[in-house]
Amino acid sequence: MMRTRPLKVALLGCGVVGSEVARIMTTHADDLAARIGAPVELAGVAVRRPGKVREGIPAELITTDATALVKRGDIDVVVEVIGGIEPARTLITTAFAHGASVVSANKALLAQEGADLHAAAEQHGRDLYYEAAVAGAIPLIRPLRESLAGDKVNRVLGIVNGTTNFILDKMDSTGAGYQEALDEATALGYAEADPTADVEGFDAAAKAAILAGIAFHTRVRLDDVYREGMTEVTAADFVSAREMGCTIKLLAICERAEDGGSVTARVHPAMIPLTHPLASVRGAYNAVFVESDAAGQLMFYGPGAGGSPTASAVLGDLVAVCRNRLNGATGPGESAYAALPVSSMGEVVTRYHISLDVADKPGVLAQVATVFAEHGVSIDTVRQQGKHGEASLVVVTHRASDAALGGTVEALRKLDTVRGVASIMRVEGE
Ligand SMILES: NC(=O)C1=CN([C@@H]2O[C@H](COP(=O)(O)OP(=O)(O)OC[C@H]3O[C@@H](n4cnc5c(N)ncnc54)[C@H](OP(=O)(O)O)[C@@H]3O)[C@@H](O)[C@H]2O)C=CC1
Ligand SMILES: N[C@@H](CC=O)C(=O)O
Repeated sequence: MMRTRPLKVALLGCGVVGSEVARIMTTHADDLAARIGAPVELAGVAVRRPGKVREGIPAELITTDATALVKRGDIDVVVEVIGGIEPARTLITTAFAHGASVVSANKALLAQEGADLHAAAEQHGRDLYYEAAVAGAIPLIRPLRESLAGDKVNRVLGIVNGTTNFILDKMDSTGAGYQEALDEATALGYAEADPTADVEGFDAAAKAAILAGIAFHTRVRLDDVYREGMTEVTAADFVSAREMGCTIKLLAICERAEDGGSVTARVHPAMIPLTHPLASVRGAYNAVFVESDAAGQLMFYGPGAGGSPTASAVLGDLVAVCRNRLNGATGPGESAYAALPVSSMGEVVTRYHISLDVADKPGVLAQVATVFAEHGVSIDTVRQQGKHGEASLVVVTHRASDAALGGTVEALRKLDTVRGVASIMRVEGE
């Protein structure tokens, strides 16, 4: 039976995502009410600039006092789509203390403060849901937390940042310059308020921390995630990748060690074979591979950024949280019981594509090969191209640890025949 008293929702932020949340809440009001079992009412919208025209939102709902809104005491659900650490963190904890559950899309905050926020939600008997925080519209948090709760996840490998996938795809397929592609991604609403978070890999690292924590039932913080951005990827890297039958993607990779005793989480650009399904993920789309003991390989694919796709995930959480409230229940909280240590990047084992600028003279190849051998890094292929006394040497290794590769590169730099290390790229997904 439908309850007549509406559930009250406070919307914090009305930008790219928030404006779409408000639009769908209004246009799908009847469907949402039917699915929840009670009408949902937008009770207030907190923004920074009250004078800005916000289509479809009654002016009397707009406020710049987000704190007063979450403290009202009659709010059932707070939807936080402001972003950043503060004031979002304080607003969320204040919301719990005043009886509201929270839906958030804020990966930066969840990666840094997730444990404390979960604890605050639990203390007040309220929900904290954040499906939209990882991979936009793609259902990923709930499948990992609930559908795969009886399985053992060993690896999560994915493209989780729409902006950088959009840029890399443009660079690869149209030869567009980096800045031109970034400007387009920003205009389309994919990029963070500060796009450095996207291109330097912080956004993907935050998502990797959240995914690893949920997938492995442990606690992984942003600082635990090894991170390299994609600003150094050049047109020449794409040429090298093509020669290998690969393309380049910014990947988030979370792995459980073979003995199960530790985990790693990392974000960096990587070459990936054109035959791998992740290679054909275009534009701002995201895709995530999950490998588990019983299910085997699962792939999740869809729009990873943008107002409307992200709002879809926020609305899904809103429905779930409202249903919980009507039932007097809460959904699953944090399940970080495993307390697995997070190993350093040095222990990660993968293949490498290394491009060296060398002197074009006899014996260079042997000298370089000796350095690899001395550091226990086995070479798969070597290709040398040279003219006028200068040459480039491309070495592709078999699987080696990051620590061993680091030592190799340090020793290579000391050779007087090696003029420079043009690029080092990991090769994944084989
Ligand atoms: N854009 C995307 O594709 C995705 C975004 N997200 C996440 O969603 C969240 C929101 O992103 P997005 O909508 O793109 O961001 P925007 O920058 O477009 O919107 C932010 C909103 O928050 C408001 N705001 C900022 N500071 C305050 C404050 N102190 N008090 C009240 N309101 C404030 C802004 O007000 P005003 O309008 O007045 O400036 C604006 O309405 C972020 O956490 C982001 O990481 C997650 C997945 C995808
Ligand atoms: N800036 C992010 C938005 C979604 O999380 C991205 O580009 O993926």
